Amino acid sequence: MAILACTRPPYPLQIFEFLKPSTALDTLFFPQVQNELHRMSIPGFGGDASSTYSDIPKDKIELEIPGGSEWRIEVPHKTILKVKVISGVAEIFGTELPVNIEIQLTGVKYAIYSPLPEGAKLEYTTSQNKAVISNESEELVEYISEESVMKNYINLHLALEAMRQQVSDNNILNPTTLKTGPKVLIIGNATSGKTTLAKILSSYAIKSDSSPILVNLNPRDGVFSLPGSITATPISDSLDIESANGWGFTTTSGSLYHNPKQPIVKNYGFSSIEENLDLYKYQISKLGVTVLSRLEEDVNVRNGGIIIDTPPLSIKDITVIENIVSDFEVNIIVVLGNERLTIDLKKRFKHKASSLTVVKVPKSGGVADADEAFIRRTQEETIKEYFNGNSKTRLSPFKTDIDVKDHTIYKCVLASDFASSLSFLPSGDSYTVEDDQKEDKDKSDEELNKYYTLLSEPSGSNLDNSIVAITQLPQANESSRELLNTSILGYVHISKVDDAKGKMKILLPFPGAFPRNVLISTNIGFNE
Ligand SMILES: Nc1ncnc2c1ncn2[C@@H]1O[C@H](COP(=O)(O)OP(=O)(O)OP(=O)(O)O)[C@@H](O)[C@H]1O
Repeated sequence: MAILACTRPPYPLQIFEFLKPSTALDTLFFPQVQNELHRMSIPGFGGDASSTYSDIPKDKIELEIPGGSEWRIEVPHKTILKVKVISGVAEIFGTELPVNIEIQLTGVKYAIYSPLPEGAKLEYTTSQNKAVISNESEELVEYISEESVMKNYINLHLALEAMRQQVSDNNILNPTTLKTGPKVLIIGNATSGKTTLAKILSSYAIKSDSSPILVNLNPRDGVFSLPGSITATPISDSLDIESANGWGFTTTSGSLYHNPKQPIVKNYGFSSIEENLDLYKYQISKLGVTVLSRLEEDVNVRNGGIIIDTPPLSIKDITVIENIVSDFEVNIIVVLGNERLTIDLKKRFKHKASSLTVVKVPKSGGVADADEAFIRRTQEETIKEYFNGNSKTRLSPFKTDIDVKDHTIYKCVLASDFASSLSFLPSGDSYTVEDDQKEDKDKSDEELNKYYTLLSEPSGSNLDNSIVAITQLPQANESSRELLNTSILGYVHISKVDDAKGKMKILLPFPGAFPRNVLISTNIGFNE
């Protein structure tokens, strides 16, 4: 393995120009290296010429995407788009589509990009998605755009890959002074394409045999987990573009079509970071600690580095940005299409200029606005898929009744509900463990009150139709500090609490005995 890593062809030296903050990324273009990237084999797909789908409808439409262009599609949840590559190379945000195998997309806004000069031929059909009752007015929107910014993103990937290669070589030659791959933070306004860039960089990293950790700090999305969580997931094989939010399944779901991913999950409990910013920052710091120690453990992951997706952040959120930079030891900030923010960040991080590079990449003109209804619908589909799977991957969720009295249940606290004692409590970033154990206990009790409150009377009124996190913490061992620091085993859905019988009706993603661990009820509602 080690020798193989050393013999990978080095990328052109000019790529290291990228490391100079003044370099315009657009000037770095290495068509040959880019083309090689796209002529590699597709992980996760067979590419069998005999299609597994024989019932291709007659109303299929053929389409040719010229090389370097992208076919932009907005598929409402009420519509299923079936699309098949007939020839050429086509990819969705870095994940290559198999030739002659139909894929099925619904409720997505995607671009199918043709990276090679010869272009790609596709055929597609649309049909109604009967699994969804929808009042969406929009129909399928589709058009070909020649203004793809994928080349800029590929250049960014190549620059990161060159750094990984350097790190990998160093780690083989100097095992006593191990280095870590690039730790990239993606920042930008709302709908600037941050998540899309995270997907592109992750997918290309896999193609180049790298395994970065993908960190999702946008609790609205639920990446390899449910909305309300922030996660870190080592990415070692392709993403599942057909899944609800285009990421894929986890090991919680069992053996699957695509290799499932194993995320580290911290519960935040809300969709928006404003709802309890201190809890959010606290969980980021804890996730940072876990991720950095994960990098220490595994050489492949260490070489791969980190790719961090974020919620919309501006210079007003500089404390959050500074926290992320220090918690994850970020050394590259990529700003999406916002010159002012790039300059402001360069100024703010001037003192770190030798170890932190801020670069701007263009925002894609294809990034599509999503209204609240679309976002909520995508969250619902993500939750449904977590328990039930999708048309390709059926899961076997497990319904059972459990006694309310057997479980300790906390609830995430809304910052606005926690008024009086806010002023003297520490914020997540300034937290340090005190030597004095008593003081530490008092401090963690105070912090806990700020973040979670014990549900002294769990009932239908506070638990019906809610998503509840199962912590890794056994009930018997719970302490404020441990509860604050625990990760999440998985999520369950409580559909109904029978107050008279003291029973909760729950849905688990997998069959088995319900663990007697501490539960945390989130603010994420869901109606089966
Ligand atoms: N080139 C493109 N063509 C078509 N759709 C695109 C393109 N790039 C991104 N999108 C879509 O636009 C939507 C918004 O993009 P994305 O989620 O990456 O933005 P974001 O900055 O992460 O958003 P938010 O601020 O809401 O987290 C997504 O549905 C994404 O799939």
